[in-house]
Amino acid sequence: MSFLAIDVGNTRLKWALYDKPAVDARLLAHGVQFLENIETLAEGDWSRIAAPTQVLGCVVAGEAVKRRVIEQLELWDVTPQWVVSSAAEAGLVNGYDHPSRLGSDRWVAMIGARQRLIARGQRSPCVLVMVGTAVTVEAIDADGRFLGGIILPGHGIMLRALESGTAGLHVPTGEVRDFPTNTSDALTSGGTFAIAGAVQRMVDNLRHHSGQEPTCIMTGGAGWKMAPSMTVKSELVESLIFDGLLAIAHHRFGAVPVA
Ligand SMILES: Nc1ncnc2c1ncn2[C@@H]1O[C@H](COP(=O)(O)OP(=O)(O)O)[C@@H](O)[C@H]1O
Ligand SMILES: CC(C)(COP(=O)(O)O)[C@@H](O)C(=O)NCCC(=O)O
Ligand SMILES: [K+]
Repeated sequence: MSFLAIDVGNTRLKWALYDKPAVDARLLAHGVQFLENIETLAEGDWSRIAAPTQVLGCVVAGEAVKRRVIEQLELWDVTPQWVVSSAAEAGLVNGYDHPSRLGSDRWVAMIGARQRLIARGQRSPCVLVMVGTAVTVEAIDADGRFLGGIILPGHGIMLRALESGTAGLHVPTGEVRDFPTNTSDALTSGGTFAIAGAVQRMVDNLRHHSGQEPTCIMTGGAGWKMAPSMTVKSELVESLIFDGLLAIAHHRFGAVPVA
C-alpha cells in the first residue's frame, strides 16, 4: 500500500510517494518537473517507483495541464482524486465567499499548517505565506477558521511585468540591499520588500483581529529566497502541501480520523 501526493502549480509539478495515506506516513520518493516536462513522468521518474494504491492531488494550472497529468497517471491502475476547496475539511473552516473558488493549493497548504500547529499543541492564529509563481498570504484564526488572504505576483512575474512595461528595465537579478544603488539590486530588493511588507501587514491585521501574536509559516518553491528578508519571525516548511494532502488522505482513505 502506498500513496502518491501531487501538487501542480503554475510553474512546476511536485510529487511525493509515501508508504501509506496517513499523517505519520514515511516518505519513499519525491521529485519535481517543470510543467513543460510533464510528458516525461510515466517513462521517467514514475517508471522507477512502486505503483501507488491511492493518488491525491491539487492542481491550479488549469484543465489542459490536469489532463496531461492524468495521462501520465494511466501508467498505473489507479483513479486519482483531486482536492476541491470546500466549506470545511480536516479541521479547517473556509471563510471564502465562494469556498470552491479558493485555489486548492492554498486550501491544502492551510490544512497542512493547521495540522502542524495542532500536532505541537499550539492554538495560535496563523499567517501562511506561499511563495510560488504567485504569492499568497493567508490568515487563519486560533479556532481554525480561514479568515481571508491576499494574492500578489511572485518574483518572476513582478520582474517580467516591469521589463515588459518599461523601456529601461532589462537587467539580471541582483541582490537584496537595504539601500539599492543599481538597477538590478533595486528590482530584486523591490520584489522582496513587496512580499515581506505584505506578510508584515497581514500579521498586523491578524494580531489586531485576534489579540494574539500569530505564528508565521512559509512554504513554496521560492520560500528559501524570501526567508532571509522576512521582517517577521517565520518558519520555512517545504513540505506543507504534502502534509496537507496526507491529512486529507488520512481522513478520506485512512482508518482513523484525525483532530
Ligand atoms: N530551482 C528552481 N527551479 C525553479 N524555480 C525555482 C527554483 N528555485 C526557486 N524557484 C522559484 O520558485 C517558483 C516555483 O515555485 P513552485 O512552488 O514550484 O511554484 P508553483 O507551485 O507556482 O509551480 C519559481 O517561480 C521560481 O521563482
Ligand atoms: C493564487 C494561485 C494563482 C497561486 O498559484 P501558484 O503560485 O501556486 O501557482 C492559485 O491558488 C489560484 O489560481 N487560485 C484561484 C483563485 C483564488 O484562490 O482566489
Ligand atoms: K503552489
